[in-house]
Amino acid sequence: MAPINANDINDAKAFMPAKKVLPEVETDGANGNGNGNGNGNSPKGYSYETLLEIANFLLSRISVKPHIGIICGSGMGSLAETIQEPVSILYEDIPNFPVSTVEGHHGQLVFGKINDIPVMAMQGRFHYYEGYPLWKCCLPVRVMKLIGIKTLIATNAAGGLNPSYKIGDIMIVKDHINMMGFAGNNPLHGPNDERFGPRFPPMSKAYNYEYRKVAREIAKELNIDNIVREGVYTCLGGPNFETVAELNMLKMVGVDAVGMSTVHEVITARHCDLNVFALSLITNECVTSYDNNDEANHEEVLDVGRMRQDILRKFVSKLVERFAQIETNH
Ligand SMILES: O=P(O)(O)O[C@@H]1C[C@H](O)[C@@H](CO)O1
Ligand code: HPA
Repeated sequence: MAPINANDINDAKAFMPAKKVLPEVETDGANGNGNGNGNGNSPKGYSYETLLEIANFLLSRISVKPHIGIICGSGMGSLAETIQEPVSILYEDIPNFPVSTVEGHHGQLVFGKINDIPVMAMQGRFHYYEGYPLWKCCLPVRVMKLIGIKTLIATNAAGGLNPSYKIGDIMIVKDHINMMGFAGNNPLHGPNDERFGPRFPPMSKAYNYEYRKVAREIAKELNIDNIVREGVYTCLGGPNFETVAELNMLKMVGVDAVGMSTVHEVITARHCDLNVFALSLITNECVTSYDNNDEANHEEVLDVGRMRQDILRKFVSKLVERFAQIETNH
C-alpha cells in the first residue's frame, strides 16, 4: 500500500494542528517493548509520527487497506483463522510495537478478508498487568486508525457477575465502568494530540447502538440468542482474579462481567472516532460467596474460548459483514 502522511488521517479533526508539541518519544523501557516500569500515570507516549511510521510499515506489507479491526480476547485467537488470504506479521517484527507475553495471545497481526470485507485482527492484545502502561496497551488502536480502520470489534474473556449468566454466554457490551480510570489511570492521560481527538471525549455513546441492535438480530438469525446477553463490563488491573468482597462491590454498582482489558482500548478508539462494538465471552462464574469453593483460573478461561470458537467465528464474521454494510450506507 502507498504510505500515508500526517494529513491523510480520515477525520476532519485530523487537519487541526496539534495544540502542543508532544514530548519526545518515551518508551518506558530501553527497547521500546514497554516492558519497563511505566505505571500508566506518566504522560509518556509515542509521538504521532512514530505511530505513523508503524502504520506505514504495516501498509508497506499489505495490498488492501482494512476497514474493520478486531481484537481477539484470551483464548479467542482462532477468530483470526476465519480471515481469508491472510498476511500475518509478528509483533516482534514490527518496529516499536509491544510483544504479547500471555498464554492464549499469539502475538501477531493478521490482515485479510472476512466475507470479502478487508479486516485486520490482533491475535493477542496487551494488558496493563504485563507491565505495559495503558497508552501502550492501546497503541495498536491508534495504529488501526492511522491505517484507515473505521470500526473496532473488541472481544474479551470475562467473569460473569450477573447471576443469570452462564459459562459460555456471549455478552454484548452496552457500557463499561472505568474502574482504573477512577484511580486516574487512563490511556489518554498526558498531553492530548488533537490529530487523534479532543481533550475531553464523551463516552456516553461509547458502544455503537446500531451495531448492538444488529448484533442482537444476528444472534437470532444464528439461533444463538439464548446465549447472547447484553450488559456492563468493567476492567480491573489484574493479574489476580478478584476477591469475593471486590466482586460483591462490583455487582452492587451494576457490573455484569469483569475482565482485565477492553475499557482503555474502547476509550482510545472513541477518542479517535472509531465506531466500537465489544463482546465478552463469559468464561467463568464469579465467586461471590465464601461458601463457594470454586477458584477462577486462566486454563478454564482458555478452555471456554476453545469450546465456543465455532460459534464466535460465525458470529463475528456476520458482524463484520453487517457492520461494513452499515458503514457503506452512512
Ligand atoms: O485479553 P482478555 O481480556 O480477553 O483476557 C482475560 C483477562 C486476562 O488477561 C485473562 C484472565 O484469564 O483473560
Ligand atoms: N475476572 C477478571 N478477568 C477475567 C475473568 C474474571 O473472572 N475471567 C476472564 N477474565
